[in-house]
Amino acid sequence: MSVSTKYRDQLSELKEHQKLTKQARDEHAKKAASAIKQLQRSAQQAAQDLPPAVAAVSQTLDELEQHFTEQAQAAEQALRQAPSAPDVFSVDLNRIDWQRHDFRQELLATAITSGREQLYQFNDGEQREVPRLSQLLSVNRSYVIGSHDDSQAQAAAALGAMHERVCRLTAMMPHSAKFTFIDKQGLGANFIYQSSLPRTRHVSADLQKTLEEIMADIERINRSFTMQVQSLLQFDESIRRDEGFEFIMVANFPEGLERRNIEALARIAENGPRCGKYVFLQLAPGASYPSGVSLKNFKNAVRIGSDVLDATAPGRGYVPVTPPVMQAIFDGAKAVEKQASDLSFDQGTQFSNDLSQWWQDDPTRKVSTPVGGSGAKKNDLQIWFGEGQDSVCAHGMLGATTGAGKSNLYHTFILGLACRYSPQDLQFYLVDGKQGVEFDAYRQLPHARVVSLYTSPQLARSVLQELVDTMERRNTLFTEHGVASFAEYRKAGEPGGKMARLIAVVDEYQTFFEDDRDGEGSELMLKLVSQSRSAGIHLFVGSQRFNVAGMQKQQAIFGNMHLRVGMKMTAADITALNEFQSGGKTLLRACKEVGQAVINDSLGDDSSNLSGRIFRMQDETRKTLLAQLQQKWQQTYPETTLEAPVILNGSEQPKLLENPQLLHALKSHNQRPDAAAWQAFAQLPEHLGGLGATEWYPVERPRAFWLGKKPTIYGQQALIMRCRTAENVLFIGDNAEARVGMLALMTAQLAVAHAAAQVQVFHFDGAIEGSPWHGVVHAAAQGVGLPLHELSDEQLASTLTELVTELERRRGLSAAERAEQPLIYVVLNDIQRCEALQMQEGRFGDQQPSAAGQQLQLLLQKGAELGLHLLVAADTLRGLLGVLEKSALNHFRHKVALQMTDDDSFKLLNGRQAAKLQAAGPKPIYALYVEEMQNRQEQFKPYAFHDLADLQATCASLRDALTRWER
Ligand SMILES: Nc1ncnc2c1ncn2[C@@H]1O[C@H](COP(=O)(O)OP(=O)(O)OP(=O)(O)O)[C@@H](O)[C@H]1O
Repeated sequence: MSVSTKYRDQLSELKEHQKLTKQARDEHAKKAASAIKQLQRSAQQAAQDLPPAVAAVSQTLDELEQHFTEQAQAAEQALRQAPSAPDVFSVDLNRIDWQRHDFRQELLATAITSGREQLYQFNDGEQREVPRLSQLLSVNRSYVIGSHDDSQAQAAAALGAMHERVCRLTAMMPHSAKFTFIDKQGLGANFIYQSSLPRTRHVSADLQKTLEEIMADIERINRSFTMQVQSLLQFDESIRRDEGFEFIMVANFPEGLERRNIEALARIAENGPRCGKYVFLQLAPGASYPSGVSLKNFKNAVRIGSDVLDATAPGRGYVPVTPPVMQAIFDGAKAVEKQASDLSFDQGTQFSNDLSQWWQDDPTRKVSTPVGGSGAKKNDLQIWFGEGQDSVCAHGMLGATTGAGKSNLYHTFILGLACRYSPQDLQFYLVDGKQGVEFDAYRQLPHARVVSLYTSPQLARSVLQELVDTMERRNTLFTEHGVASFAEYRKAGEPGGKMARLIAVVDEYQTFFEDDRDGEGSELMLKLVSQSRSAGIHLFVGSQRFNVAGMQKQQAIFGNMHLRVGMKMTAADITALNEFQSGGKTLLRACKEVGQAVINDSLGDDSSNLSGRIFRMQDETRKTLLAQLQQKWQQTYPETTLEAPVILNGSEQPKLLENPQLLHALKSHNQRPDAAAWQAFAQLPEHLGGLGATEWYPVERPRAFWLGKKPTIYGQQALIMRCRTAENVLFIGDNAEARVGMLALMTAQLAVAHAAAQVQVFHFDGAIEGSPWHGVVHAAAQGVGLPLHELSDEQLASTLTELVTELERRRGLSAAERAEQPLIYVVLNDIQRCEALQMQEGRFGDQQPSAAGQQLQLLLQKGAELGLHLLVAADTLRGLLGVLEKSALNHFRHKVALQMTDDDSFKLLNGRQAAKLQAAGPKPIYALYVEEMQNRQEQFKPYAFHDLADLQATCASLRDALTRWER
């Protein structure tokens, strides 16, 4: 029972008691008087025979008198002890200490103090005054204060009563009372306090526009009613608060109003109360109406009459609120935070604490989860993908301005589904935009296949490409098994292996179309959205607005995005959008608070709009759910280790030990793979952890080295070396971290490619001693236990001569014998600093290679076919050309270029591509892999050297992994 009702009941009980006591006393007194008369008559007749009887009667009378007096005193006593009204009901708001009032409490104004009444006059003359309560929110009424016949003074009192009502409503409902002040004649002077109030509606200069907005709100609220819920008061509390009760206060009615304004106000007065909108008119004295309208238009109006307005009469009227008190009330209401009105996640997933109920839903036809509640129900806002009874929902999009609650919606959606479907039935690709790390937490989600953070445009497009590839692989599988779709494949018992529905959630999806002159992103998206539903693949993309810059073929793409979710957006964006019809747009305009959303699963058609509030996903809840999901996985599939998702991070350099291809090669072989095993690994597609290399002929003794990460989901930057002409590698560019990092890790990977006995490694380190780059290659080789012949500058020349001799020897061998020879690698770090190789002045003043330089060029030219390869690093082209002739560049089949000058890039690659690598900033470091013979150029993120400890740790792990092969 509300405080107001309880209080009212108490008062009426007391009044009733008082009335009964008085009645009983009067009645008894009357009876006694007539009894006395009769007795007297009888007594006279009976002369003096009966004096004892008279005495007895008079004693009884005394007793009765005493009894009634006691009763009356008890009643008075009780009245004096009757409770005084709660703050917001008290007649005089000025008497309340508003500093101490608890504004967090909401008291719905179903009853409100509308004046005062005298209840009782005590014997000692004291008068007890109590508030007069009248109904407000629960009745279909509008209110008229004052009269057109009033004097100016009375009109002022009426306005004062209106202000008092504003104060009282604010104090009663600080969170859900909203005001619209209309003061055409006074130009706002009658409501100077309106900016101090927490919630007011802006009144446009064109009043009609504002009134139409209110009517549109009424229409919208009416639409959210159901058979069970037919007034705002019956709404779920959290949603009702969002909506709020609106009081439209009109001063000096109808001065300054046009006929259409009055008609609109009358419609609001009549239809508003059910939807929480109430009209109060303060009547201007002696006003005249535009023709055709009058106060009679307000059919449900009740008058707040002259007795209430007579503020001064004791025992009657309202008490005007003084300006400081008004300010105190408004300040108090403004200061309290909007009370938590969230719908929590477990209102939609009631079983969220009972793990045994998780993963029970069947994804065959569709996947769906509640994400929030409309007014009438707590969990009827759903997001689903797949095929319904007579509709489909293939893909979805979300438009929301920053801070509207977009991330929260993603979390609610992802975890809602993750609780309902097992990771074997549903999996996610989670892609954050360029600046985003929202999905970072989902590294631990058993359902996550790919988590991509700080995603670059190129990487984002490659996610689309991967989804298209997956779709095509699925379609091929369906054909093999004679089924047409994901649903049929599942119904057939998944004959070709388990298959989950895939949902790609992409935040800031405009990334697909950035730097995309060829329109590849749009093509891929169109292909995916128009074909992937039957393969059980769905896309859910979000951005600040639905249509984003750079997108082509928008109409065709959006024609497949059945699901549209709109949250708070700018008015201009709402007006411009075509993804919702007019009803949907009206609902969107009402999404003014975080978490409010409109969901439509029929391409925006107005018949399918649902609006409400999204469940709030607290960080704590999210963490708990993720931990529980892991636990559930372990319980359900104790034998299967959880396959870690592919993590892509656009802002970091990749790590060798996170390379799934290398890990796959290491883990899937118990001993060093032979030529056939390497070939099988090489031919395995990248998405299955293989190299995806088509050309791999054992006769060429091919081997793979990884240099970094390609900007695709599964792609790793691999370099395949073979015993073929010019199979040498040049690392060139200014960035020493990347240059030496790749060179060192490539050296370390020699231990993966070859058993120690089958390889010889020579190393010259030109990096300045004492610099961080000196000794890095050495440390890497040592770390993996690879023997290294360290060469000083002086030793280099003689070693090169020996190697030339070795080549001569090998040339004399049969092909079969050659294949048995160990492979030789000569690793030259910072070659530009090698004294022995510096160009010398020729006879005609021209630059000629030194004797050692000539040997080197010979090895570059002839070595690779015979199993001798050079891995060379130089900081600039100019430095390199100080030790080698330009023509020698042709002997590097593999070039890895880092950021360099325009000039160097042109000379090396005939284009500016290597000069633009770091155009967007120094981090992350990019490199360009150039494969001359196949004319391939690929940009990638190279492994980089951070510090020695990090490198040693990497090499130690690699060595550990390799010991399994050597046993
Ligand atoms: N449905 C909701 N109910 C209550 N509070 C919410 C709801 N959704 C979000 N919030 C709160 O609003 C704030 C912003 O939410 P969120 O981060 O989801 O917004 P966003 O639109 O993703 O913002 P941005 O674009 O800046 O990342 C958070 O503090 C969040 O807790």
